[in-house]
Amino acid sequence: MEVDSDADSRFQEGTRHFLDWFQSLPGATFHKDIAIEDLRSRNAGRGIVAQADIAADTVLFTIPRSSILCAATSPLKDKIPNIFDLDSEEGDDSEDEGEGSNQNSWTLLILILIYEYLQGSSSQWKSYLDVLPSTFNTPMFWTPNQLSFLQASAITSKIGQAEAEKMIASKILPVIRSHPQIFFPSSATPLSDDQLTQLAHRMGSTIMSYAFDLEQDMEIPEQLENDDEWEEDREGKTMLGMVPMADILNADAEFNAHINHAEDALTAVSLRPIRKGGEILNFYGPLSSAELLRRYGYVTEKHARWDVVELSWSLVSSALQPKLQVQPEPWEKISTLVQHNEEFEEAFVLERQSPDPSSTGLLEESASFTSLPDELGEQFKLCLKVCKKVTEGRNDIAALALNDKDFRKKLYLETILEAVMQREEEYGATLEQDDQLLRSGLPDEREKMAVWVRRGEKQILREAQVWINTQLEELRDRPTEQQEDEGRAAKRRKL
Ligand SMILES: C[S@@+](CC[C@H](N)C(=O)[O-])C[C@H]1O[C@@H](n2cnc3c(N)ncnc32)[C@H](O)[C@@H]1O
Repeated sequence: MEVDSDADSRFQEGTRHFLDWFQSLPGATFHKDIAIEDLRSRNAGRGIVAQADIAADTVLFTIPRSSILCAATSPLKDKIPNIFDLDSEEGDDSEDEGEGSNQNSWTLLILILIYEYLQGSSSQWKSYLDVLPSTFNTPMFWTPNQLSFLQASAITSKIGQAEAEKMIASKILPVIRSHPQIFFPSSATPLSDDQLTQLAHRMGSTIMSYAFDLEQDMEIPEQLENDDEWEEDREGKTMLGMVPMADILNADAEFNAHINHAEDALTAVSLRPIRKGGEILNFYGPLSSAELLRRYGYVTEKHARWDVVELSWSLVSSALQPKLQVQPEPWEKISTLVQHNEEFEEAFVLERQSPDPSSTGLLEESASFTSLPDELGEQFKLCLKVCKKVTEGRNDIAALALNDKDFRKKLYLETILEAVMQREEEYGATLEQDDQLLRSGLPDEREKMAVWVRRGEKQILREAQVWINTQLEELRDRPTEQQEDEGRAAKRRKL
């Protein structure tokens, strides 16, 4: 108990120091009617809550650009200037020694954060660093048992643990090891490679869930205003940065505040009236539950409208083969030829049509499943063509499908329906079982989030099945091409 209350008072003290530090920054403002609150009871860490009714378009707080921790403000720039010369594309983690530093904006910010962290109380950002997290709920930190709760969700292949280890070993450790006197002040004990790797993981995860893309708002010279190349160049220069206070805002799919990027400062502004006691919420983008979990380590009900599920081509192909009545050997050849097509896709994303939130942060239109991906239809048609070719035109079903639009559509819908049902089987638990689990209340928060993610994916599969069945019914009720021709002929005879 005593330990808990100690941790509690450290938490509150951290908040107080951070707010004092923030308010002392030249140019910073913090509205009198908002406060940083402890929202740990609902697993939301710190958040900002209105203490009185707030009108729309109110500036909630102002963050001077000079207080943002990024490549432009880091003292490391004077100490190791060459690492600031970014040579890679965003997200490129190749190890090629290019002309630049071999860093990208992501790895550079990790180095910047590690440097500040190791400076301890001499860091200008100490009070801010103290309120950043040291543990995370993102799947990167889950146990194998917790991960198993995600079942067949495609998120399991996107966690990126191995890639992160490789990036840290090739881009982070070498820089720190070559400049020990810069990273480790004389008062500090140097860290082992293992400890540094842990620290880099921590900073990488912090960036993933806290950093902002900083629009640079550079003046565009008039003569270049309509020049696409200049635009691209400018986009390439987006800088990642840690923005104190803006990152204390939690977020949801319905939100009431927005961060505006101006030349000297960033401002948080209310998008609509906020009632006393209401949490001030930002928006992280139209992310699926799986993506929200992967990047931020939480899920919300409202984000489920953007849930997606991946359908592999191999499931579609397995459902199609018996329908086309092709033997395994020629089918192997057909599959290889399809895969050699330069636009071949291994998997397709099934999703709802889900309109964005309104300009005031409200979800005004519902989301619904209205179509299969066009690329899936294209690849299906290509497969029929290849089948016809490989079987030298002797495959009557493929030939008929290629010539008769309705027949092809029916074959397509029936094949995808089967593949979608197979996809659902891959999860190992049904949607109803997931609902039951969620209702009964899982004790482990991570397991609960995993069930929420996989349940959302199954829900899309169910909606896809309903939509496909409706399409098939419409097709059955519609006159065939032949009936339409006969109808037209009869009309002509009548005339
Ligand atoms: C930018 S921070 C927001 C501030 C954070 N709550 C804190 O205490 O530092 C993003 C993190 O906050 C948490 N978070 C944000 N929005 C949330 C929400 N609606 N519900 C629960 N947690 C949320 C997640 O852990 C996420 O990774």
